[in-house]
Amino acid sequence: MRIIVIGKEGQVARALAERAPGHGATTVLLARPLLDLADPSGIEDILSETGGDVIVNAAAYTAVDQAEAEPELADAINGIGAGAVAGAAAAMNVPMIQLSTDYVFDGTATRPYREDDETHPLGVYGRSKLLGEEAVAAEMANYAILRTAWVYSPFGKNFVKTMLRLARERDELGVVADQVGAPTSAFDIADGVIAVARNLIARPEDKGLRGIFHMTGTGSANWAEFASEIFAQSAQLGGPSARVRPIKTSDYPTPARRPANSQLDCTKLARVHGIRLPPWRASLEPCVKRLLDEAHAQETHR
Ligand SMILES: NC(=O)C1=CN([C@@H]2O[C@H](COP(=O)(O)OP(=O)(O)OC[C@H]3O[C@@H](n4cnc5c(N)ncnc54)[C@H](OP(=O)(O)O)[C@@H]3O)[C@@H](O)[C@H]2O)C=CC1
Ligand SMILES: Cc1cn([C@H]2C[C@H](O)[C@@H](COP(=O)(O)OP(=O)(O)O[C@H]3O[C@@H](C)C(=O)[C@@H](O)[C@H]3O)O2)c(=O)[nH]c1=O
Ligand SMILES: [Mg+2]
Repeated sequence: MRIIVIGKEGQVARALAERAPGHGATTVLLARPLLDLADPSGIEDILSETGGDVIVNAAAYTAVDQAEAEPELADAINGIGAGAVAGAAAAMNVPMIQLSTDYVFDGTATRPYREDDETHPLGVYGRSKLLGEEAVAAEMANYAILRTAWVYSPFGKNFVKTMLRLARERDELGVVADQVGAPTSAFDIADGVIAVARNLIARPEDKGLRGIFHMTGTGSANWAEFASEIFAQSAQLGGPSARVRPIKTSDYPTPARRPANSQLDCTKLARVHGIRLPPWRASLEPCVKRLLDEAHAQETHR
């Protein structure tokens, strides 16, 4: 299986590149300036020249707060750009996997969100990702939209890296405790994406495998609990840690509003695709270890 990945340096793109060989798959990573989602004109040519069995769009405008000041750019990349990729996939007659987010919901539900629950994004980023879902579905039917959440990895920018960095500078951190979700390893997403891709390719006529699916780590936590677990694991390995002071969202003002309940019900993915991601704490461990090893190697190198 040859997987065309849009994105190169992003968390999920890099995890896909690392994981694919172990699944007997190869990846071709396409990124700016060659492929720019904000400039859809050349996308179809580049994708069809590249050629592959499936297209995974792992690129997006993901700066949640910054998006509030750049709504047109977020919509262009996450909405129109995703639709252009789907148009190319349709022309190439290959399936497309689109990553989406818990932030399409407003977080007022009193249970984990299911795929057909009503969407209502609170901010520009979530709205632009919802536009992307709609744009993909408008182009063709041969897609899986995988909504995930709270992604972390040794790569790029994410909450785990932020917490470890701040712990080197401070003894105590205030972290919001009234937003609950499921931390999700980019490596687990990569494994899930590859398994979904295999299913789509193996059963081209199976409509049940297509559509929207929720895919997050198993279990749940609020951000303060997530931070505490990061520090517990880091301390265990001799890395930095800090005391976590649970605070309210109102004590941590940000440009974008975030859902209070980000939990996604992942039973459809398990039932239909036979995929269930590991418990989030188990997947966090190798990530924390790798980050500490990398930091240590850098210090030794200096
Ligand atoms: N991070 C998270 O917590 C979550 C992410 N998701 C979704 O998962 C997917 C992957 O996220 P993640 O790996 O964390 O993302 P990252 O922010 O780590 O990476 C995003 C990638 O998109 C690329 N990109 C941005 N703009 C463009 C553009 N105009 N044209 C081409 N490429 C572009 C960036 O390239 P460059 O390196 O050049 O900037 C970057 O490599 C996204 O769809 C995201 O919305 C869903 C839920 C949670
Ligand atoms: C750094 C920091 C953050 N926070 C809060 C702010 C926020 O509510 C929460 C997480 O902060 P972040 O900026 O990492 O979160 P954010 O960028 O909103 O993460 C989101 O990214 C997009 C791409 C998604 O799709 C979502 O699933 C989600 O992962 O923690 C604190 O309370 N204290 C702190 O010291
Ligand atoms: Mg962020």
